[in-house]
Amino acid sequence: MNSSQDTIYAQACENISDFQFDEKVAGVFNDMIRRSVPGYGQIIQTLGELAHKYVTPKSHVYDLGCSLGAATLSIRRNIGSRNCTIIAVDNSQSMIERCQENLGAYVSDTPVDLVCGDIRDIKIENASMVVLNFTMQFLAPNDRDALVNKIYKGLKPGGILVLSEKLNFEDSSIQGLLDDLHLDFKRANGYSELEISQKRSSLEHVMKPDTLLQHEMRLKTQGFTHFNLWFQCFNFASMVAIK
Ligand SMILES: C[S@@+](CC[C@H](N)C(=O)[O-])C[C@H]1O[C@@H](n2cnc3c(N)ncnc32)[C@H](O)[C@@H]1O
Ligand SMILES: O=C(O)C(=O)C[C@]1(C(=O)O)C=C[C@@H](O)C=C1
Repeated sequence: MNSSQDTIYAQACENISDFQFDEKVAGVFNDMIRRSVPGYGQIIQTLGELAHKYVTPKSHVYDLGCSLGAATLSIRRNIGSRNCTIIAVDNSQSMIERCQENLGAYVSDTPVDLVCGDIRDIKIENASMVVLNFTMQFLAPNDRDALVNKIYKGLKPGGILVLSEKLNFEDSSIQGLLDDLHLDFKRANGYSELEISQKRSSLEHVMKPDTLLQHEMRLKTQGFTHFNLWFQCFNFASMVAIK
């Protein structure tokens, strides 16, 4: 997947506007997410492995907040000949256009319905796998229970939800430590102090992480009986919940 280098926050800006998944971000997103989220590549690869294990014949797979299609591509590579459909949804037109190009670069017998729309509005049915890879943190906190409820109802018995998120921590010492380690990860990937602080300001009102306990409580309240973390690096994690 080609992408230009992310230099969006490299120049000092007087008024930092709220982060948006617009044309500028879509054009550098592959580079941005790999340099910002520790373990992103590992998570994308594992989504393919989970798909191989959990996706059942003639079922639907949902990639909610699909961006450029990295998760969809990984899943599609691993579920050949099962007569499934992947429904990939994003409400950013710029992401959807690039996603379409990325999907078109590979041959596959699994169709992808690419939907430009809000994940709160789409129907979920006959699903054996649902992926929310760093998307729920951008949804208004009050809308999260209803989304998980809809996913639970749309999953077949034995179906899997994979939920990857940045986490918050109740313990301020742990929050500080894991935040620092994340900032060091960004520095090691070439982001300057200016880029780091300007991006942090732009995300402040837009990205609202929950704690691990909040996620666990929400998933269990909405019906999931099996829940665990399968991956964590610093303050980024990926969880699984099975119906
Ligand atoms: C951090 S990115 C997801 C990365 C992607 N899942 C991946 O694995 O590469 C979050 C995406 O969710 C989308 N998004 C945020 N809120 C949304 C909503 N309510 N409905 C649909 N898409 C949404 C954004 O446009 C953005 O592309
Ligand atoms: O916390 C950060 O600095 C991030 O950049 C995180 C994060 C994410 O978790 O989705 C935020 C926005 C971009 O989508 C890429 C990464």
